[in-house]
Amino acid sequence: MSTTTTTAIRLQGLGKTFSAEDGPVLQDVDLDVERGQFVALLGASGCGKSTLLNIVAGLEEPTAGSVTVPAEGAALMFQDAALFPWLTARRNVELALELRGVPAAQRRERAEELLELVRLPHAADKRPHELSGGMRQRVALARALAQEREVLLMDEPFSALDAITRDLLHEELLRVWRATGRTIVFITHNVGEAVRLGQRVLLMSSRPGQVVQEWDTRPWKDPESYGFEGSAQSLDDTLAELTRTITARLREEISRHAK
Ligand SMILES: Nc1ncnc2c1ncn2[C@@H]1O[C@H](COP(=O)(O)OP(=O)(O)OP(=O)(O)O)[C@@H](O)[C@H]1O
Repeated sequence: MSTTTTTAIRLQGLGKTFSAEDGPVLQDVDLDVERGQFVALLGASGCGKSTLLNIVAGLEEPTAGSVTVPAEGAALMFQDAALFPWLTARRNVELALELRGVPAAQRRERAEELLELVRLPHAADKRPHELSGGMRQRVALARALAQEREVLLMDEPFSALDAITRDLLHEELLRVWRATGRTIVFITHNVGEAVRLGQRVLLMSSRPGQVVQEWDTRPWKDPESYGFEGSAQSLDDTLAELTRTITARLREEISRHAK
Protein backbone atom coordinates (compact mmCIF):
# COMPACT_ATOMS: atom_id res chain seq x y z
CA MET A 1 0.00 0.00 0.00
CA SER A 2 1.22 3.54 -0.59
CA THR A 3 0.82 6.48 1.73
CA THR A 4 -1.37 9.59 1.94
CA THR A 5 -0.37 13.20 1.42
CA THR A 6 0.58 13.76 5.05
CA THR A 7 1.58 10.34 6.35
CA ALA A 8 4.80 8.86 5.05
CA ILE A 9 4.79 5.63 7.04
CA ARG A 10 1.87 3.86 8.72
CA LEU A 11 2.23 0.66 10.72
CA GLN A 12 -0.97 -0.94 11.97
CA GLY A 13 -1.02 -3.90 14.32
CA LEU A 14 2.36 -4.88 12.93
CA GLY A 15 3.82 -8.16 14.11
CA LYS A 16 6.77 -10.38 13.27
CA THR A 17 7.46 -13.89 14.48
CA PHE A 18 10.51 -15.69 13.09
CA SER A 19 9.87 -18.92 14.96
CA ALA A 20 6.91 -20.08 17.05
CA GLU A 21 9.36 -21.42 19.62
CA ASP A 22 10.97 -18.00 20.26
CA GLY A 23 7.68 -16.13 20.11
CA PRO A 24 7.01 -12.76 18.48
CA VAL A 25 9.84 -10.28 18.02
CA LEU A 26 7.36 -7.49 17.22
CA GLN A 27 3.72 -7.38 18.28
CA ASP A 28 0.94 -4.87 17.69
CA VAL A 29 3.16 -2.02 16.61
CA ASP A 30 1.08 1.00 15.63
CA LEU A 31 2.93 4.00 14.30
CA ASP A 32 2.27 6.95 12.00
CA VAL A 33 5.19 9.02 10.75
CA GLU A 34 4.28 12.28 9.08
CA ARG A 35 6.04 13.44 5.94
CA GLY A 36 9.21 15.34 6.76
CA GLN A 37 9.37 14.14 10.36
CA PHE A 38 12.56 13.02 12.06
CA VAL A 39 11.81 10.06 14.32
CA ALA A 40 14.39 8.43 16.59
CA LEU A 41 13.66 4.85 17.57
CA LEU A 42 15.31 3.81 20.79
CA GLY A 43 15.43 0.43 22.43
CA ALA A 44 17.56 -2.21 24.08
CA SER A 45 19.74 -4.49 22.00
CA GLY A 46 17.66 -7.23 20.41
CA CYS A 47 14.27 -5.55 20.93
CA GLY A 48 13.48 -5.66 17.23
CA LYS A 49 14.50 -2.20 15.97
CA SER A 50 16.31 -3.52 12.90
CA THR A 51 13.52 -5.96 12.19
CA LEU A 52 11.05 -3.08 12.23
CA LEU A 53 13.22 -1.02 9.89
CA ASN A 54 13.73 -3.98 7.56
CA ILE A 55 9.96 -4.44 7.34
CA VAL A 56 9.47 -0.75 6.50
CA ALA A 57 12.24 -1.11 3.88
CA GLY A 58 10.49 -4.12 2.38
CA LEU A 59 13.39 -6.48 3.17
CA GLU A 60 11.27 -8.54 5.57
CA GLU A 61 7.60 -9.44 5.46
CA PRO A 62 5.49 -8.85 8.56
CA THR A 63 3.62 -11.88 9.92
CA ALA A 64 0.74 -9.70 11.18
CA GLY A 65 -0.72 -6.27 10.49
CA SER A 66 0.05 -3.86 7.70
CA VAL A 67 2.79 -1.49 6.54
CA THR A 68 2.14 1.53 4.38
CA VAL A 69 5.08 3.35 2.81
CA PRO A 70 5.55 5.65 -0.21
CA ALA A 71 5.16 3.80 -3.50
CA GLU A 72 8.84 4.20 -4.41
CA GLY A 73 9.98 2.54 -1.16
CA ALA A 74 12.66 3.81 1.20
CA ALA A 75 16.43 4.37 1.17
CA LEU A 76 18.46 2.57 3.83
CA MET A 77 21.70 3.39 5.57
CA PHE A 78 23.53 1.07 7.98
CA GLN A 79 26.28 1.19 10.59
CA ASP A 80 28.68 -0.13 7.97
CA ALA A 81 28.87 2.21 4.98
CA ALA A 82 29.09 -0.84 2.67
CA LEU A 83 30.69 1.10 -0.17
CA PHE A 84 32.21 -0.65 -3.17
CA PRO A 85 35.94 -0.61 -2.29
CA TRP A 86 37.16 -0.46 -5.88
CA LEU A 87 35.06 2.59 -6.76
CA THR A 88 35.81 6.20 -5.85
CA ALA A 89 33.42 8.12 -3.60
CA ARG A 90 31.91 9.78 -6.66
CA ARG A 91 31.44 6.49 -8.51
CA ASN A 92 29.78 4.94 -5.47
CA VAL A 93 27.22 7.75 -5.56
CA GLU A 94 26.95 7.63 -9.37
CA LEU A 95 26.10 3.95 -9.19
CA ALA A 96 22.98 4.72 -7.14
CA LEU A 97 22.02 7.32 -9.77
CA GLU A 98 22.63 4.80 -12.56
CA LEU A 99 20.38 2.25 -10.83
CA ARG A 100 17.67 4.93 -10.70
CA GLY A 101 18.02 5.48 -14.45
CA VAL A 102 19.64 8.93 -14.33
CA PRO A 103 21.25 9.53 -17.76
CA ALA A 104 25.07 9.21 -17.82
CA ALA A 105 25.52 12.86 -18.78
CA GLN A 106 23.84 14.07 -15.59
CA ARG A 107 25.29 11.59 -13.13
CA ARG A 108 28.65 13.20 -12.51
CA GLU A 109 27.20 16.62 -11.78
CA ARG A 110 24.47 15.24 -9.52
CA ALA A 111 26.97 13.03 -7.63
CA GLU A 112 29.17 16.08 -7.08
CA GLU A 113 26.20 18.09 -5.82
CA LEU A 114 25.38 15.34 -3.34
CA LEU A 115 28.98 15.06 -2.16
CA GLU A 116 28.93 18.82 -1.66
CA LEU A 117 25.70 18.51 0.33
CA VAL A 118 27.44 16.11 2.74
CA ARG A 119 30.53 18.39 2.74
CA LEU A 120 32.84 15.98 0.95
CA PRO A 121 33.56 17.50 -2.47
CA HIS A 122 37.37 17.28 -2.02
CA ALA A 123 37.21 13.51 -1.53
CA ALA A 124 35.24 12.65 -4.68
CA ASP A 125 38.19 10.86 -6.29
CA LYS A 126 39.23 8.87 -3.24
CA ARG A 127 38.48 5.21 -2.70
CA PRO A 128 36.82 4.07 0.56
CA HIS A 129 40.09 2.81 2.13
CA GLU A 130 41.52 6.33 1.76
CA LEU A 131 38.63 7.82 3.78
CA SER A 132 38.02 7.97 7.54
CA GLY A 133 34.99 6.19 9.05
CA GLY A 134 33.11 9.50 9.27
CA MET A 135 33.90 10.33 5.64
CA ARG A 136 32.71 6.90 4.52
CA GLN A 137 29.40 7.47 6.30
CA ARG A 138 29.09 10.83 4.51
CA VAL A 139 29.52 9.01 1.18
CA ALA A 140 26.94 6.43 2.30
CA LEU A 141 24.55 9.30 3.13
CA ALA A 142 25.14 10.91 -0.28
CA ARG A 143 24.47 7.52 -1.90
CA ALA A 144 21.26 7.06 0.10
CA LEU A 145 20.13 10.56 -0.92
CA ALA A 146 20.94 9.72 -4.56
CA GLN A 147 18.09 7.21 -4.49
CA GLU A 148 15.72 10.21 -4.28
CA ARG A 149 13.34 8.44 -1.95
CA GLU A 150 11.34 10.48 0.44
CA VAL A 151 11.88 8.12 3.35
CA LEU A 152 15.37 7.56 4.70
CA LEU A 153 15.83 4.69 7.18
CA MET A 154 19.02 4.81 9.23
CA ASP A 155 20.10 1.82 11.31
CA GLU A 156 22.68 3.00 13.87
CA PRO A 157 24.67 4.77 11.14
CA PHE A 158 27.07 6.55 13.48
CA SER A 159 27.52 4.02 16.27
CA ALA A 160 30.97 2.87 15.10
CA LEU A 161 32.34 6.43 15.02
CA ASP A 162 34.25 8.27 17.75
CA ALA A 163 32.30 10.82 19.83
CA ILE A 164 33.64 13.93 18.11
CA THR A 165 33.02 12.64 14.59
CA ARG A 166 29.56 11.49 15.63
CA ASP A 167 28.80 14.91 17.05
CA LEU A 168 29.82 16.55 13.80
CA LEU A 169 27.74 14.13 11.75
CA HIS A 170 24.69 14.85 13.93
CA GLU A 171 24.97 18.50 12.92
CA GLU A 172 25.45 17.55 9.28
CA LEU A 173 22.54 15.15 9.24
CA LEU A 174 20.21 17.75 10.76
CA ARG A 175 21.37 20.27 8.14
CA VAL A 176 20.81 17.74 5.31
CA TRP A 177 17.39 16.84 6.74
CA ARG A 178 16.33 20.51 6.83
CA ALA A 179 17.69 21.06 3.31
CA THR A 180 16.04 18.02 1.75
CA GLY A 181 12.82 17.65 3.78
CA ARG A 182 13.26 13.87 3.97
CA THR A 183 11.28 11.72 6.39
CA ILE A 184 13.85 10.03 8.61
CA VAL A 185 13.56 7.05 10.95
CA PHE A 186 16.81 6.74 12.88
CA ILE A 187 17.60 3.73 15.05
CA THR A 188 19.92 4.06 17.99
CA HIS A 189 20.48 2.80 21.51
CA ASN A 190 22.12 6.06 22.48
CA VAL A 191 19.63 8.29 24.33
CA GLY A 192 21.67 11.48 23.80
CA GLU A 193 21.74 10.83 20.05
CA ALA A 194 17.99 10.12 19.96
CA VAL A 195 17.13 13.33 21.85
CA ARG A 196 19.49 15.43 19.80
CA LEU A 197 18.24 14.22 16.43
CA GLY A 198 14.62 13.16 16.78
CA GLN A 199 11.62 15.46 16.83
CA ARG A 200 9.95 12.39 18.27
CA VAL A 201 11.78 9.86 20.39
CA LEU A 202 10.08 6.48 20.51
CA LEU A 203 10.99 3.84 23.06
CA MET A 204 10.57 0.19 22.15
CA SER A 205 10.10 -2.56 24.70
CA SER A 206 11.73 -5.96 24.27
CA ARG A 207 10.08 -9.28 23.48
CA PRO A 208 7.65 -8.56 22.15
CA GLY A 209 8.88 -5.29 20.68
CA GLN A 210 6.30 -2.55 20.93
CA VAL A 211 6.41 1.22 21.02
CA VAL A 212 5.77 1.79 24.73
CA GLN A 213 6.43 5.49 25.12
CA GLU A 214 7.03 8.57 23.06
CA TRP A 215 8.49 12.03 23.74
CA ASP A 216 8.09 15.13 21.60
CA THR A 217 11.29 17.21 21.64
CA ARG A 218 10.00 19.94 19.32
CA PRO A 219 9.00 22.41 22.04
CA TRP A 220 12.66 22.57 23.10
CA LYS A 221 14.18 22.53 19.65
CA ASP A 222 11.83 25.09 18.18
CA PRO A 223 10.96 27.07 21.32
CA GLU A 224 9.55 30.10 19.53
CA SER A 225 6.89 28.15 17.66
CA TYR A 226 5.89 26.41 20.86
CA GLY A 227 5.83 29.52 23.04
CA PHE A 228 8.64 28.33 25.32
CA GLU A 229 9.81 31.45 27.12
CA GLY A 230 12.72 30.19 29.20
CA SER A 231 16.37 31.19 28.71
CA ALA A 232 18.88 29.19 26.63
CA GLN A 233 20.18 27.77 29.91
CA SER A 234 16.75 26.59 31.04
CA LEU A 235 16.24 25.10 27.57
CA ASP A 236 19.49 23.11 27.91
CA ASP A 237 18.50 22.05 31.43
CA THR A 238 15.10 20.85 30.20
CA LEU A 239 16.68 18.81 27.40
CA ALA A 240 19.19 17.32 29.85
CA GLU A 241 16.30 16.44 32.18
CA LEU A 242 14.45 14.82 29.28
CA THR A 243 17.55 12.79 28.44
CA ARG A 244 17.73 11.58 32.06
CA THR A 245 14.05 10.65 32.08
CA ILE A 246 14.36 8.66 28.85
CA THR A 247 17.56 6.95 30.06
CA ALA A 248 15.74 5.84 33.22
CA ARG A 249 12.86 4.43 31.14
CA LEU A 250 15.28 2.64 28.81
CA ARG A 251 17.06 1.11 31.83
CA GLU A 252 13.70 -0.08 33.14
CA GLU A 253 12.98 -1.76 29.80
CA ILE A 254 16.41 -3.40 29.74
CA SER A 255 16.13 -4.75 33.29
CA ARG A 256 12.54 -5.90 32.73
CA HIS A 257 13.81 -7.91 29.77
CA ALA A 258 16.80 -9.28 31.70
CA LYS A 259 14.62 -10.78 34.48
N1 LIG B 1 16.24 -13.44 10.16
C1 LIG B 1 16.04 -13.75 11.45
N2 LIG B 1 15.72 -15.01 11.82
C2 LIG B 1 15.51 -15.32 13.11
N3 LIG B 1 15.53 -14.43 14.13
C3 LIG B 1 15.84 -13.18 13.82
C4 LIG B 1 16.11 -12.76 12.47
N4 LIG B 1 16.36 -11.42 12.48
C5 LIG B 1 16.28 -11.03 13.76
N5 LIG B 1 15.96 -12.07 14.57
C6 LIG B 1 15.78 -12.01 16.04
O1 LIG B 1 14.90 -10.95 16.32
C7 LIG B 1 15.29 -10.29 17.52
C8 LIG B 1 15.40 -8.81 17.24
O2 LIG B 1 16.53 -8.55 16.40
P1 LIG B 1 16.84 -7.11 15.81
O3 LIG B 1 18.12 -7.21 15.07
O4 LIG B 1 15.66 -6.60 15.11
O5 LIG B 1 17.04 -6.28 17.16
P2 LIG B 1 17.68 -4.85 17.38
O6 LIG B 1 16.82 -4.15 18.38
O7 LIG B 1 17.91 -4.15 16.10
O8 LIG B 1 19.08 -5.22 18.05
P3 LIG B 1 20.49 -4.43 18.08
O9 LIG B 1 20.22 -3.13 18.76
O10 LIG B 1 21.35 -5.33 18.90
O11 LIG B 1 20.93 -4.27 16.68
C9 LIG B 1 16.57 -10.94 17.98
O12 LIG B 1 16.26 -11.84 19.01
C10 LIG B 1 17.08 -11.68 16.75
O13 LIG B 1 17.76 -12.83 17.11
